[in-house]
Amino acid sequence: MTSEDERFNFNLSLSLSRFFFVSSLSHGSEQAGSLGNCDSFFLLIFFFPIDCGHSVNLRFSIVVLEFEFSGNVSKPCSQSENAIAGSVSLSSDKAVHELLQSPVQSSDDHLMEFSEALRTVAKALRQAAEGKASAKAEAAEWRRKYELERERNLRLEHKEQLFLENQKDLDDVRTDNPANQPALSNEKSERCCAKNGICSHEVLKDGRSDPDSPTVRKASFKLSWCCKGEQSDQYKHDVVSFEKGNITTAERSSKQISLKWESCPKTVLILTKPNSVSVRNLCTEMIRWLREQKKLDIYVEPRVRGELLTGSSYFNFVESWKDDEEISSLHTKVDIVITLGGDGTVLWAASMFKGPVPPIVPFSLGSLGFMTPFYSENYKECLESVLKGPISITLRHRLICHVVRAAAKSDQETKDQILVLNEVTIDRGISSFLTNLECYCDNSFVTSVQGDGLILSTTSGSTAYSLAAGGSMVHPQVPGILFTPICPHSLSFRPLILPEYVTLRVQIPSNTRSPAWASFDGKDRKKLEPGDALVCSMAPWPVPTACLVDSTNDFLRSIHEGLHWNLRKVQSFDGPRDT
Ligand SMILES: NC(=O)c1ccc[n+]([C@@H]2O[C@H](COP(=O)([O-])OP(=O)(O)OC[C@H]3O[C@@H](n4cnc5c(N)ncnc54)[C@H](O)[C@@H]3O)[C@@H](O)[C@H]2O)c1
Ligand SMILES: Nc1ncnc2c1ncn2[C@@H]1O[C@H](COP(=O)(O)OP(=O)(O)OP(=O)(O)O)[C@@H](O)[C@H]1O
Repeated sequence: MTSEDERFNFNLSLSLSRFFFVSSLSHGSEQAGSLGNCDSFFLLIFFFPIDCGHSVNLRFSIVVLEFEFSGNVSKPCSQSENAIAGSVSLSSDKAVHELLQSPVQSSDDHLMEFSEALRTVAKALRQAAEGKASAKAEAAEWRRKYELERERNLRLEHKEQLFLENQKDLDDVRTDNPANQPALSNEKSERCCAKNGICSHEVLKDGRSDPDSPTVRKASFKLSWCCKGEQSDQYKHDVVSFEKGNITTAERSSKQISLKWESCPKTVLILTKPNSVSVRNLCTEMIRWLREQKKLDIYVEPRVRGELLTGSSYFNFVESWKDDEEISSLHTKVDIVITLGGDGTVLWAASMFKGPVPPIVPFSLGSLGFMTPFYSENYKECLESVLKGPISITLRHRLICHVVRAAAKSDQETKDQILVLNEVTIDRGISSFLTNLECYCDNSFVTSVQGDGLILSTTSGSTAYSLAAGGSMVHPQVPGILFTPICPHSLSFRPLILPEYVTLRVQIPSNTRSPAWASFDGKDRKKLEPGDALVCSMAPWPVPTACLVDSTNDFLRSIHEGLHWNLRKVQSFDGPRDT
């Protein structure tokens, strides 16, 4: 060691920081034994609070003592990030000597180990800080969106109120048949959806149209929740309330929903099962009656319009559409959809609406008819009462499904979304191998399905394919998603019912033996290759179907009459008895 080497200047830096990151422990050791190659070293002291305080920001502190050697090798001392550094200079040779006695070189291994541990701590701290920052940014973004949405709704509400007032005056002048006029409340407050019930512009507003211009042609209606004849104009989004520290059930979610017209329905869309003579005849008769007696505008499918015009030019007034774009705006024109067929025709009707769906009145001209409570024989009385209102409706939830291809970087990358009223099925298709499907619920692993496949069903679909695969029958007004395996090769795989707010992901493992197939309400089969996934959650647009009596009565009648549920001969009374 030269005399120059001995002229060390020590900077003793004291760094105090709650969150600081030591990226590397600077400790020159290329030439062991030569202090001249040692730039600096750290001494770290961890302070842990003994008791975890009730505070998110009291964690632990680290004190760093940083020793810098500045002799013939003079390099700047690296500053720790966020460090509050105080420097103490030690210039005496004695002090230098004493410090040099510390086993700097011999503790290389320990320091390396210590440095590794510190890196891990630093990484964890960095991740925590980054996570917090991104959560803050996300919260700010949501707040901004909420404010925008609230402002927009307030504006819309104001316009709608003005519009409804004008509309009432117009309706009063225009109405030529007062018997058909639904009871309109004089109360101004009843016209405002923000106060009581949900108004149709909230349910059926067109996302693409200008929110500031209310849809002029649509009849407006209001939904209210009632129970056993008792009518309540109150509706609650929250089933549970939390006031003054007490949790209470605020509203029963499964109350019967009632639809009351606020202005007369003017436009009807009629959808029919193809290739049926009885359906075609009924459709022709119904169109005449609706036009002549009810003065309604009528839409049908292009196929049906062609058939009608082939029969008679009288049906020239019947309207239709040319392309998908016109179909996508149908919900802004149509007040009621009438279906003539079986459950398949209701599914067909629902599939035409990729967003909000107008109320559907389903007439039974099929064999089973779970969702078709109206009898075609007395269609006039049924339609009279529907057009007059109020009517009980079942809000049937739908599932929104996305196929996420293996190549997609995120779930959002896939634009195509498919809405199902019954179910989405992922099965083995024509393959003779077992399907292997990895299922996740809100990113938690649920299970691996090894069998013929899996059905993700709505509660409306619970009486369809899911029932056949052993799933429970569920009242259609219950919000939930049924998770029903198809022929699982396991003794213990029972079906599940999950809450409506979850997102399910069915992943085809990349090492699977064969692809899987997804089908949507029994249609649109799509191949799922290894690595692809199907993501599914509750859709924001339910399908409102008119009830003959009410949701519960119609449901019980359909499982009794349609499936002969629990039909058994009653046991005779003559025989052994308990005494
Ligand atoms: N093994 C099965 O039970 C099985 C197999 C395939 C498809 N399906 C069902 O068929 C549906 C498609 O119906 P479709 O009419 O287009 O095809 P389809 O003509 O093959 O009819 C299938 C049967 O399912 C009945 N059905 C449909 N929806 C129902 C519901 N919600 N509740 C009770 N029964 C219902 C129909 O009335 C019909 O009898 C699919 O969504 C699926 O649920 C069932
Ligand atoms: N308007 C339509 N256009 C094209 N296909 C339709 C239409 N309506 C119904 N379908 C299809 O026709 C098929 C049969 O319809 P639907 O279920 O209504 O009659 P069904 O089989 O006689 O009745 P059920 O299912 O009660 O026995 C279904 O697959 C359905 O998707």
